[in-house]
Amino acid sequence: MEEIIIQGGQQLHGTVQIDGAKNAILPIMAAALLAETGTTEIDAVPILADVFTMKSVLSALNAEVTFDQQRQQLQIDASQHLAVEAPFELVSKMRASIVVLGPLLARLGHAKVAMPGGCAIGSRPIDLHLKGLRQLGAKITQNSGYIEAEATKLIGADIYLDFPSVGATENIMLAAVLAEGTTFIENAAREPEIVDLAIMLDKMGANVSGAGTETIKIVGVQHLHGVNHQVVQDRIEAGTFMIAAAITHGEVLIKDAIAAHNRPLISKLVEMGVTIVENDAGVLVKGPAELQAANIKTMPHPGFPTDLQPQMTIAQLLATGVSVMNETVFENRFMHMNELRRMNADFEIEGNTLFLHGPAQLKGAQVDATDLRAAAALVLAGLVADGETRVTHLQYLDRGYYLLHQKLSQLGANIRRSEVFEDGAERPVLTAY
Ligand SMILES: CC(=O)N[C@H]1[C@@H](OP(=O)(O)OP(=O)(O)OC[C@H]2O[C@@H](n3ccc(=O)[nH]c3=O)[C@H](O)[C@@H]2O)O[C@H](CO)[C@@H](O)[C@@H]1O
Ligand SMILES: C=C(OP(=O)(O)O)C(=O)O
Repeated sequence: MEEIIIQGGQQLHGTVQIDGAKNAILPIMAAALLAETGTTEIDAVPILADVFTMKSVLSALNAEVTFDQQRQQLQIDASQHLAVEAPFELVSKMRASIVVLGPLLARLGHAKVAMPGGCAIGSRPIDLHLKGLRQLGAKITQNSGYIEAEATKLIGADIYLDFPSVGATENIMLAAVLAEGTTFIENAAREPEIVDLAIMLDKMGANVSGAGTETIKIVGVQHLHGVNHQVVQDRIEAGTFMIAAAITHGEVLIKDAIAAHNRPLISKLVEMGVTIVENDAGVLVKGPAELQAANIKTMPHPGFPTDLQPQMTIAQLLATGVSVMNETVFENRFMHMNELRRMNADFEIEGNTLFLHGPAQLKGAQVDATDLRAAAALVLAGLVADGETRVTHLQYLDRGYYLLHQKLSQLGANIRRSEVFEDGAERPVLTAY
């Protein structure tokens, strides 16, 4: 079994380089299916399990995909005849594969995609994706675990989302770019990854405006072509390192970090006593001698991101006083807390609200990751705990962080990733793939 093993207590110092965003590359790979001519070349591709899963989904759909890991570059040629069906074995591995529904429907007039299951952090229905595609004229049926969408022609529509769902906004954008006429998505998601997708689509020949605001306008075009695109930096990975610097009393430059993408996190860290310097090189984070308690509520962007909630609870646990964390986006995203209790954390959960009593003196323990950001939170806890922490179930971590342990080690953490055998012997793991 692979484990990340940490001896807590080291301050982090230095500069860290952040990879391209997982939540941007996945819809961008789906967008490449829309290019009837040319090859799509994507740079700054993060080397993540989810990228390999999406690569398999695109290959199953007959696109030609090559991934040069050395150069972190993907080449996708979708000019040939595509298949309509994204199989269950792949879709069930990763919810985000549902975003191939929109482009397949737009390109082929027919798509069959396995229904993504619920997952640990919440039930995650896709009703808003389907409602939007229906409004564009698709006939949608659900049979034997598959969603089938058909349309002889998609027609632009005014679509209001009950909630600014990231995936629904993306799926609708990816279908509406080839629809006849104009589509407005109101109460659209405003995340930076939506903006990155719109930039990519416009380069492909689409006409998308308003991404990053609550109304996105899409004027349909007849044809899209392959382009070159560089994926935006991962604000969640950047934020994870900002928290790591803050809790270890460290001083870390998050190279080229886009402060505007992490405004809600930066503002909370400042409230907790962290010094933040924004300059041309990126964002410099200096942890204080003592963190102060702060109350946080997760919200769709530009609110505090749910994907930084588990990591931020570590800073709250270490802060002096009682901090509150209110999770409003997913209904089951406090699973890391049970593991933290074994590390001496003091807290209560009431519904979707967490009360954290600090400052905690965390103690090293063996802890199991339950999902991607829980894994990151447990690694952060290990950095500040007394003694040794061992984090297992690293397949979750590999969905969203490439070589987190190596980056932390370069900043001075005492951390390693090893395959640990039954007799306790260890073999170092240098790369995840
Ligand atoms: C690959 C990717 O980009 N993943 C991100 C994306 O997920 P994802 O796109 O799945 O997240 P959504 O914004 O769609 O979901 C947010 C909330 O809306 C609900 N909902 C969503 C769609 C729908 O049709 N009906 C519905 O009720 C969900 O159950 C959830 O409670 O945004 C989330 C919220 O910022 C992030 O945590 C994920 O990291
Ligand atoms: C919840 C997340 O991702 P996904 O939507 O891919 O499960 C995440 O990145 O924290």
